[in-house]
Amino acid sequence: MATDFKSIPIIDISPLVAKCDDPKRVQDPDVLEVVGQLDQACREAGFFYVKGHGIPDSLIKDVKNVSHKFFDLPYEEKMKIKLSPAAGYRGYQRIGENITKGIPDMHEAIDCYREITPGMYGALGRVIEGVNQWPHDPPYIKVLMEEYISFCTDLSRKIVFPNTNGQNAPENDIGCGAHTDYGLVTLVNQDDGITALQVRNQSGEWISAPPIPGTFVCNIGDMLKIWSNGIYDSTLHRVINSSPKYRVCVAYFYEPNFDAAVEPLDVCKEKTGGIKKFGKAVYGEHLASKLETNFV
Ligand SMILES: N=C(N)NCCCC[C@H](N)C(=O)O
Ligand SMILES: O=C(O)CCC(=O)C(=O)O
Ligand SMILES: [Fe+2]
Repeated sequence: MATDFKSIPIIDISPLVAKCDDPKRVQDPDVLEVVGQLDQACREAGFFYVKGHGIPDSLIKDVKNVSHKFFDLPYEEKMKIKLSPAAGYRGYQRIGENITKGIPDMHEAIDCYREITPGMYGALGRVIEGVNQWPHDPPYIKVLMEEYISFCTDLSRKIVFPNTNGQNAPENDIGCGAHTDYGLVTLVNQDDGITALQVRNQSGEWISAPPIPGTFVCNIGDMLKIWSNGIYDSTLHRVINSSPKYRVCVAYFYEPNFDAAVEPLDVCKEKTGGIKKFGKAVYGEHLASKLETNFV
């Protein structure tokens, strides 16, 4: 359970980024300071901003610009890469297609995942088999996004691994209803100038996470809650864009492998009274259950 946090901390992770390949990093005081800050943020809010992350600012801007270009296209053009169960839930979803707690979300999106060849994970993987559906227009979107994904994967590894040691709006303005994310950690790259993402604290207040240039908003997913035996929680969040402007968010989800069996780590169990609070979860089953109910 998140605490009664009123704001979301900003953490400069540059020491961690600089020393990530140094075998002696675990003794480095600057690295330990960052790890301590991450640990505290994960316990208190499950949400934090990171700066000093090393991903080029130009790339962070370019992926948002190319997303605006795609979503500006006519509906018929976007539907050429329509998401479907047969496409492994990859591709374009129209406004109102994704459902959260029974209510259609007022957002449109392109979803993509690591590509899964037929049979790669046997029966377990069937729901997610497929290749990503990239727009044909703008043509450079695939290369740009793949470069971005590769940077985000490296950054998420750096963040996760040391650590495991509003205002009311009408219903149709809810871009995305209250939910937790499914994996380990999410990196949110949102448009400047619009405050829409909100995070729920223990008292049930919604705390805004406005865009801060040069940072990512990071939040914990359901699998990190299990690994940490509940020391960290996956915090509820939602998106309400009350501004008249169209907003894009390029969200990167760092997740376990599809066939990974996730259970509380011994080191975390010891810190929480020796009792395992969660059973084993196969990540692919968790993801599949979400995908199969998100688009009914
Ligand atoms: N582009 C995507 N897929 N992001 C939005 C996820 C929305 C939450 C989901 N309906 C749930 O209830 O978990
Ligand atoms: O739009 C945002 O800022 C966050 C979106 C989100 O929570 C999600 O896609 O899981
Ligand atoms: Fe989310």
